[in-house]
Amino acid sequence: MTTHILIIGLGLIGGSLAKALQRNQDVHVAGYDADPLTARKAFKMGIIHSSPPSLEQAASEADVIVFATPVGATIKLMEQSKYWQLKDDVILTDTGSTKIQIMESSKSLNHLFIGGHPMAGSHKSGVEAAKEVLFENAYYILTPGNATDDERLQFLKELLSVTKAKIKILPAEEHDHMTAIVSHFPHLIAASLVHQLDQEDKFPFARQLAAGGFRDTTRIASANPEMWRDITTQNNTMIVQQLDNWMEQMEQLKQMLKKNDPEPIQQFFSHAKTVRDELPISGHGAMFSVFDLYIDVPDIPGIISELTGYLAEEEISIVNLRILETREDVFGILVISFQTTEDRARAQKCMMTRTVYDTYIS
Ligand SMILES: NC(=O)C1=CN([C@@H]2O[C@H](COP(=O)(O)OP(=O)(O)OC[C@H]3O[C@@H](n4cnc5c(N)ncnc54)[C@H](O)[C@@H]3O)[C@@H](O)[C@H]2O)C=CC1
Ligand SMILES: O=C(O)C(=O)Cc1ccc(O)cc1
Repeated sequence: MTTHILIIGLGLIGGSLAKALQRNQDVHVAGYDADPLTARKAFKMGIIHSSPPSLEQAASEADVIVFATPVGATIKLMEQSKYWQLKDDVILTDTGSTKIQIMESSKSLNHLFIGGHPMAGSHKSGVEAAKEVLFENAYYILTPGNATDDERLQFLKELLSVTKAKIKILPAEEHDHMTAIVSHFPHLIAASLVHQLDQEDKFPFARQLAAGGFRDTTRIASANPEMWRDITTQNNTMIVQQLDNWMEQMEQLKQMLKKNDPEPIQQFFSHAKTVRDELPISGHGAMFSVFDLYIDVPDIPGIISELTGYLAEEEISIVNLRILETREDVFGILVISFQTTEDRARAQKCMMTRTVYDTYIS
């Protein structure tokens, strides 16, 4: 029997999920977006099987409804859904980055709601950025709350298993506490660093110097501001707690820096390095599914097209490509990003066999 899935919100996450869910046998994935152009584009790109004109009508035919909208819009849509004529055994779920307020809202619904959060994404948004493999190896958190329908929870887990994400059940409070630390608060810090650069008016050339480390640390500041406004207002209490901890830590750091004793300063960096180096990498809680390969390349015309040409010949897809301008000698570092570790391993092998350049994985 065909499972009818309706995805509401066809941006980065809704689009990626729609595409991945099509891997299931016997599913029909319908997609709806407040922006009709987005829905049309998703249909043309093959991300959804159909683009129904009426949300209510599509909802009434669905076995599973996924809210993949910014979390503020999700709460409003959940409210509206009370007035839709839904199937009795429909499963409602979402993809939002916050869970406490969403689970609170779900209490007034007449149908089963299982919270969800695929913890992979990027600073990009919109249907154009959607990709089928986005969730591979990432954690996909489910927060069933008080919903005790094991059969339908199991059904949803099986449906989502085609994303190749690692599904984990958590209480909403734990989810919001941990995401405040590893995702929401770091986002505010990234944005603050960019503000700090923006306020520099003595030497405006500083922007030109903002390469490497600054770009890496602040990449997420390029994400969708409306999405992050909603996340920040919903997980406000946990984020403010993190800010309190941070300010306390910064005060200690300031005292240490004022003393300017090299030993504790080195220890400060050393401890951070140890913890950072021991963080689980891809396949163990990766937040973003891109895998970088570093290649030492000489500064000769045509080198990039030569190397990407080899990858194209071996049908290895590239997600991104950049040059680190950190060296002043005749070599530079070309960084090519791939969607999966398998693609990166193939690319490394390709470079090793077809070129003389050294490759690294950091
Ligand atoms: N961007 C990321 O890296 C991640 C985002 N999330 C969460 O997933 C959700 C979606 O995020 P993205 O896909 O990145 O956003 P996005 O901005 O790429 O897409 C959101 C889509 O929802 C549509 N939309 C907005 N309000 C709507 C409404 N009332 N009815 C129907 N469609 C509506 C927009 O037109 C847009 O196409 C958010 O709740 C976000 O917190 C979760 C994991 C990662
Ligand atoms: O781009 C990045 O690094 C992210 O952190 C993506 C992201 C954004 C929001 C989430 O709820 C989960 C992941």
